[in-house]
Amino acid sequence: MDEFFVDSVQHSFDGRPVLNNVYLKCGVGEVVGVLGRNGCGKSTLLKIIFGTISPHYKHLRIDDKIVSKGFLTGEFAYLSQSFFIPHYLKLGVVVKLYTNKYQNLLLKLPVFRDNLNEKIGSLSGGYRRLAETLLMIYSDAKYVLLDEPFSQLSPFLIEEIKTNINLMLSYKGFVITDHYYQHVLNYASRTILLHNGCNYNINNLDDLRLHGYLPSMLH
Ligand SMILES: Nc1ncnc2c1ncn2[C@@H]1O[C@H](COP(=O)(O)OP(=O)(O)OP(=O)(O)O)[C@@H](O)[C@H]1O
Repeated sequence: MDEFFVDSVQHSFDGRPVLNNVYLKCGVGEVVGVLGRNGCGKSTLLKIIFGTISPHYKHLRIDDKIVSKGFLTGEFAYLSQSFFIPHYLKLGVVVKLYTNKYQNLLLKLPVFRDNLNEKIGSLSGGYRRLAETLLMIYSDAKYVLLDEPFSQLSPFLIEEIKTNINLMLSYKGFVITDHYYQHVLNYASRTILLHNGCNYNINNLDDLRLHGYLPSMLH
């Protein structure tokens, strides 16, 4: 079965509960959206799946195998909220470091094709974010966890990210957190909301109002 799931996720920081019995599933061909107010634990959940936070409890299965940390399997890529590739590396070098199987596809995209000799730090903030996101989308990983891939990006670049995810969707599953809730809701195959440490299935804006993510007067 080409999917991963994590359930019974429980985690506290300094005795303060953040996640309490959270469940998330994502299969190849799916984009799963994760919404939630600031500080509700979206990044924590992605880091727990990836393996850089060890929670108090979780049960993680990838393709029917129980695993302790996602990154140890080589099947996960994780885009953090902040820039993570050293600014002095040239795009031509970065492509070789982060991609293999899908490298040729990535090299056809203008931000890489036209800037191979440029340092990634010389790109504008939005294009640097786009480049890092595309590197995760075209990595070898089967499951790609994207923490706020749309923030800082103009509508044109947001569409470029969606287009490239669509191109890889038959090979991969994607989990996306973002505060651009309309983009997430309209684009994801399924969306969950993290609230009070638990997860709720979300189908429309009314569900987001019901669980207090949206003020009741906002459309
Ligand atoms: N290393 C840490 N030590 C202590 N508390 C932490 C740590 N990391 C996160 N937290 C706390 O855990 C809670 C969840 O943080 P997290 O970054 O997962 O939220 P988020 O939903 O991703 O928020 P945002 O939408 O603002 O990015 C917050 O209250 C945060 O302050």
